[in-house]
Formats: sequence, C-alpha cells, structure tokens
Amino acid sequence: MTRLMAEIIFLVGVFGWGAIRIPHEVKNKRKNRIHVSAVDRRERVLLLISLTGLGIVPITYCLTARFGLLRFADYGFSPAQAWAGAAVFAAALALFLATHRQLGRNWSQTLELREGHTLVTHGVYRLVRHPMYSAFFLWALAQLLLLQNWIVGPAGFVGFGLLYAFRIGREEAMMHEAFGADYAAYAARTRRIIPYLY
Ligand SMILES: C[S@@+](CC[C@H](N)C(=O)[O-])C[C@H]1O[C@@H](n2cnc3c(N)ncnc32)[C@H](O)[C@@H]1O
Repeated sequence: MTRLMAEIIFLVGVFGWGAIRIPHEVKNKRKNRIHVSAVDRRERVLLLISLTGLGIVPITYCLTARFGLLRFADYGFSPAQAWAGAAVFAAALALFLATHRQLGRNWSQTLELREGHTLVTHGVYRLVRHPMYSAFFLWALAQLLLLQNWIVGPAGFVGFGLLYAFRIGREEAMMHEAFGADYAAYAARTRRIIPYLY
C-alpha cells in the first residue's frame, strides 16, 4: 500500500457512498412528501460544515496531489494504518447500505418527517438508534487512517462531529413528539451510536 493507493481507496469509498445515497434520495423525493420539517439556517450551516470536513477537504486533497495542496501537513506514511482504514471504510459502506434499506421511505437527509412516517426499530436499528450516524463516524475514522495528514485526516471527525453534536438532541425531540411512548420505550432499550456503550 502506498499513499496514492490509500487516496484512491478513499475516493472509491466516497463514490460507493454516493452510489448508495443518490438513487435512494432521487426515489424518495419523487415518492414521499414531507410532513414535518425542522430545517432552519443552523441545520443548513451544520450540513455544510459536515460536507466540508467529510467531502470537500479530503476530495480536494486527493485530487490536487500534483499541486501539493495541504501536503505540508503530511506525516510519515504507514501502510498498516492505511489497510485498517480500507477495512473500516468497507464496514462503513455495509452499515450505510443496511440503514438505507431498513429506513426505506422514512429516510430523510435532515430533520424531517415524511407523510405516513413509521418508527423503524428492526435490523441495525435494534442495536442502536442512530446507525447511519455510526456509519458516518466510521467514514471519519477511515479518513483519519487512510489520509495520513494532520489536517485532512481529522477534518471528517470535526465536520461530522459538529453536525452530530448540534443535531442529535433536536432529532430525538422530534421523534419523541411524533412517536411518544413508543419512542421513549425504544430509547430506553437502545444506545445512540455504539451498541451497549453510547
Ligand atoms: C439522516 S436520517 C438519520 C437516521 C438516524 N438518526 C440514523 O442515524 O440512522 C434522519 C431522519 O431519519 C428519521 N429517523 C431517525 N430515526 C428513525 C427511526 N428509528 N425510525 C424512522 N425514522 C427515523 C427522522 O425523520 C430523521 O429526520
């Protein structure tokens, strides 16, 4: 494994992410109408911050290898660390695919409820309440391991971490309001993003 290979693996992972997300988004937009929306300026800014940390910064870094953008912050390349990153990205993609299949028509990119929204508690949602966010944190970990640069590596954790920290309380409040006792019981028996721990 070389630095270039690690960067290609990262880009392939991002492409795989899009291949899962984009068809789902197109289908959902056409079929499912929004019933409740809590999207405001703060939520839009957080989405942009997350997109920057997980997407814009690392993709620009990988695609501008020849110009050396941000290369001053590279550190000594470890192939073992990069292989671990590739394995983590594969796990993130598998989990991301499962969450899309299981949320189905209830999926939404942001703080919204669809008409006829149902509470999903099966599959990976049996293990944690926010497995899609677990998948995003796995992406951030893969980025840290694959892109061995002091700025680009941690950018995903910073970007998605901010979105998660400021969104999670509002999302859970929205779900409590919509599903009442059912969501309270679900929340009582599950953790947020790491089974049995957190
Ligand atoms: C980007 S998705 C993320 C879903 C979930 N937080 C996760 O990490 O898997 C956000 C939307 O999914 C919906 N949602 C979240 N948890 C849900 C559940 N258990 N069942 C059905 N819809 C859910 C809400 O409408 C929320 O606005």
